[in-house]
Amino acid sequence: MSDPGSSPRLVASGPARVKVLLPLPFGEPYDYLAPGDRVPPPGAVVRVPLGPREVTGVVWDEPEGGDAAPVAAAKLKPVLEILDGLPALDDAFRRFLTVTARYYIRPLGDVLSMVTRRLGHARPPRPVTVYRATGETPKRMTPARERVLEAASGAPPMTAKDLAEIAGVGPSVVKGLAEQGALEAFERAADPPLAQPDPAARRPELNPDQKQAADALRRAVGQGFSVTLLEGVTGAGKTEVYCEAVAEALAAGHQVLVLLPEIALTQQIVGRFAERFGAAPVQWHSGLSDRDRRLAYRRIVTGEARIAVGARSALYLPFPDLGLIVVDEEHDTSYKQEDGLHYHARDMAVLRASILERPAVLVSATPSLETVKNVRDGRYAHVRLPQRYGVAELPAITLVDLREARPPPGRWISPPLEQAVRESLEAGEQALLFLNRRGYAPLTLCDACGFRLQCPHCTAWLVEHRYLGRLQCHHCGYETRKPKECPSCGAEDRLKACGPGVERLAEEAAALFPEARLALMTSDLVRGPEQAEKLIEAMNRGEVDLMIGTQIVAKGHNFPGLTTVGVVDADLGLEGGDLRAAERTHQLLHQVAGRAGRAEKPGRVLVQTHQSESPVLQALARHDTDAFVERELDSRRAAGMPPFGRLVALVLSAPEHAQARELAAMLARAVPGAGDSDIRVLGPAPAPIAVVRGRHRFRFLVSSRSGRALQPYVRQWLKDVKLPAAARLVIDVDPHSFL
Ligand SMILES: Nc1ncnc2c1ncn2[C@@H]1O[C@H](COP(=O)(O)OP(=O)(O)OP(=O)(O)O)[C@@H](O)[C@H]1O
Ligand SMILES: [Zn+2]
Repeated sequence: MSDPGSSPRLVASGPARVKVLLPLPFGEPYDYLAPGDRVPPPGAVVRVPLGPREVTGVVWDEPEGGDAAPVAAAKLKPVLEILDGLPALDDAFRRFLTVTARYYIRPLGDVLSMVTRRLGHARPPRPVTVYRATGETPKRMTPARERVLEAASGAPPMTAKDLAEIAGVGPSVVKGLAEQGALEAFERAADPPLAQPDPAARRPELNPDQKQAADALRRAVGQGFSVTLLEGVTGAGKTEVYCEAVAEALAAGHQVLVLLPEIALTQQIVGRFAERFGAAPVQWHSGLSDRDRRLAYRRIVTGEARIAVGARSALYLPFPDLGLIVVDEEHDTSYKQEDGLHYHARDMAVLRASILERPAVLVSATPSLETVKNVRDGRYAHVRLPQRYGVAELPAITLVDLREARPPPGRWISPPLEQAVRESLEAGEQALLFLNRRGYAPLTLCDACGFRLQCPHCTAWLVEHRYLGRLQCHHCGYETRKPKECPSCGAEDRLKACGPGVERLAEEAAALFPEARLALMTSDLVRGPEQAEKLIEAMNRGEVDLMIGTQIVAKGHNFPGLTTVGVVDADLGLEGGDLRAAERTHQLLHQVAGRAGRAEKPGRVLVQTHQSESPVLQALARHDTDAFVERELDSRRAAGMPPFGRLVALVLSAPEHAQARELAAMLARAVPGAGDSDIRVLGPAPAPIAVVRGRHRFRFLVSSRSGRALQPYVRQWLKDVKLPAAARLVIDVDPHSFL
């Protein structure tokens, strides 16, 4: 910036120019003229004209390298309004959005739109009028008036409606008393005040390992940017330990964000935080009502919320003073967003912390290989909790080879698993059967003609959900009733369920253990965190003997009475065969197994498989996470795959197959010569799920063995590519899905 005295811009008369970034797929801010005499600073939220429309945008910084050819001032339109009531986006937050856009190869305006669509939540609701008793008596007293005054005296101020309801009168009685001076009306903010957490409310006694870990995390708070991996076996007390870092950041007056992978987990964590800090944290997730979401938003952006617990999208909220970010279960795949902006919340949490110059803590029993590599490369600090807290021991894990211990035909519980569940039920303990497959059966086919029920819009089978009475596509959400006749040959009552889903497993378990009280926990049956919490509490109170569930029961829950865990099909995750199949399977099974034996009674885990020799399962059975990690790192290194190499996936789709194929070929012709052998482009190939929502899909995979950043290469490739409006190109940097 030049000295204002010599700045020709200020000498020139007329309004100043401002750059405004719009929440539209543009990469750069546009020029506008400042309104009247005020020049809104970068970060201010403004309304501007765009063609015939009005758009809310954000005043942005000068693009790096300056403007190539400034638009003539005469052509510029003025900013319509500066929206002072909405939260401004500070320098660090704007930088965070800028780097996010660059990393994920997305127009900056697209990234901004994730933020601007919520900005309106910041407007407080209209204040409400409330009444309190003044002590005066009205000129004329009636029984109704007496009742109202009785209700109002000694009580906190109330609305006319509430007062009238308590007193059992009409609201006009309240108004009449106010006119006579017996009640006093005043305005109160509609948002109820928020109870504040106390960092010292209930400090637990930490054991020596925990204390050491907590000290390390506490020290990191207040020392600028750092990333620490808190690794510890399931039940080691990782939550208790990272709460110490949370307390430290709170005591220093900062806000804290704790990211969780699954809303089913939030209620449990909210309860634990409420106990630890004497006040519940503010929650942010998709299960909130519109009203609660707006309230949470205001509390976060004003800084009133000191602790926020949230799903990945909480990361893109404009916290005014974030002092610490914790990513719990950092390995969890649900941190990767798979639509819109394909970002990874763990990676972006680290980015946000680095821009803020504040610490991040990543927490896991089975850290992702990306994080393990960062620890080994010395970029992240590492703190370990090697043992379960208290007397609890890690459960014994047995592999049940289904080639020997076969379940009866059409059944999925093998004799040894049946025996184990029976024993634990007879001992008055709880058991859990885990099958990571929603619905009744993954496939329905006609046993007269072999016809398979398929989604009309996707390359996918329809999954029967018997409780909902529906067949569902798990890719697009298409639903239909199960037909009575085969749509192909017309045969009646010949459509048969093939393979197990949890609902079918529950049917089998109910037949085997008729006395047991069963509960089924899956994301489609459990709607919202409150329902999940009800089930979890029922389990904790011992009202459930046998829990059956998908991965939502696997994570983080603490069921003290649970001693036996059965993994019904450990091979499921290994089938996918993508880059992370083994890693995901190991993490998930480790998590499920970790639910068993968390209190005094020892736990045991039976893992059913057709591949008992698989190294993943062998390592799991020995609780040897390190051995698994070593092996897996070696094979990734040898293959030049992440976390050593890098990948970017591109998915091109169009409504017509021929068009999609042609456009993919056109894209292939635009692939720049790499000039070296490190960067490779595979494809185009029809995607494994070739059609989704009626769109035909072709995939490219760009890779670099060396780990060099691929973004410049992809940007170069796509620079001059023009696609018709019907086509869509999704860029997925660091892809997790290869379907
Ligand atoms: N120092 C402590 N004092 C009292 N209770 C503790 C302490 N440490 C851990 N616990 C208890 O032990 C149980 C397991 O702790 P916690 O849930 O924090 O473990 P975790 O490592 O986060 O487990 P997971 O990885 O399975 O989620 C909890 O009930 C917790 O309250
Ligand atoms: Zn579908």
